[in-house]
Amino acid sequence: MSPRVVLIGPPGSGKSTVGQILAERLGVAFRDTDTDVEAVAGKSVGDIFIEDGEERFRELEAEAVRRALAEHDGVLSLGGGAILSEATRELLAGHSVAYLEIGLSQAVQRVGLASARPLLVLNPRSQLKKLMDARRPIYESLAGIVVATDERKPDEVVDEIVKGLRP
Ligand SMILES: Nc1ncnc2c1ncn2[C@@H]1O[C@H](COP(=O)(O)OP(=O)(O)OP(=O)(O)O)[C@@H](O)[C@H]1O
Ligand SMILES: O=C(O)C1=C[C@@H](O)[C@@H](O)[C@H](O)C1
Ligand SMILES: [Mg+2]
Repeated sequence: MSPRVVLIGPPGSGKSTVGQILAERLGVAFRDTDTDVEAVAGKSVGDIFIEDGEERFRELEAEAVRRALAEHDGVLSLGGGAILSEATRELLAGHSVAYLEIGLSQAVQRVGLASARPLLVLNPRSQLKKLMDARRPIYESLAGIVVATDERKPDEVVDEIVKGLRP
């Protein structure tokens, strides 16, 4: 069993929003590894970062991704930083992966300046820029489909992903 498509990209690129619409369009289930991690830990991503630290979150995340890649056959959205794990990158090699691209100014607008995202609490714009610059080559190296999302509504992003999917 393998997901129909795995969505990757930085915070605000629309993995969760687009993923749900895409799953409906394809008539398959939607799954989000941030939600899976929260279910296992019994607390929010923000609380895991505060109480247990980012390293523990990344361990839980890598395990959630491994499980979802093996169990889920619908649309799977990963947390923005899931691709930082080497084990996850290796696992993704055999999957249909779509990278949702976004520019810095749109990303800042979408995540909001008072962000609930734990990595972006202090100075979201500069944190996002650093994170996006460091991860861009990784997202690109893993993706079979790349979709620019800046000038597109979620529905239009879904159209582009569907065009790129193997029949
Ligand atoms: N193509 C789009 N156009 C306009 N707004 C969008 C688009 N995609 C997502 N959004 C909005 O941007 C915000 C962030 O989207 P979303 O939560 O789906 O991002 P994400 O990639 O899942 O982020 P994270 O990595 O933090 O989980 C939401 O308010 C969503 O409605
Ligand atoms: O980009 C990231 O590193 C993150 C993105 C979110 O999806 C969450 O997984 C968490 O806030 C970390
Ligand atoms: Mg999300």
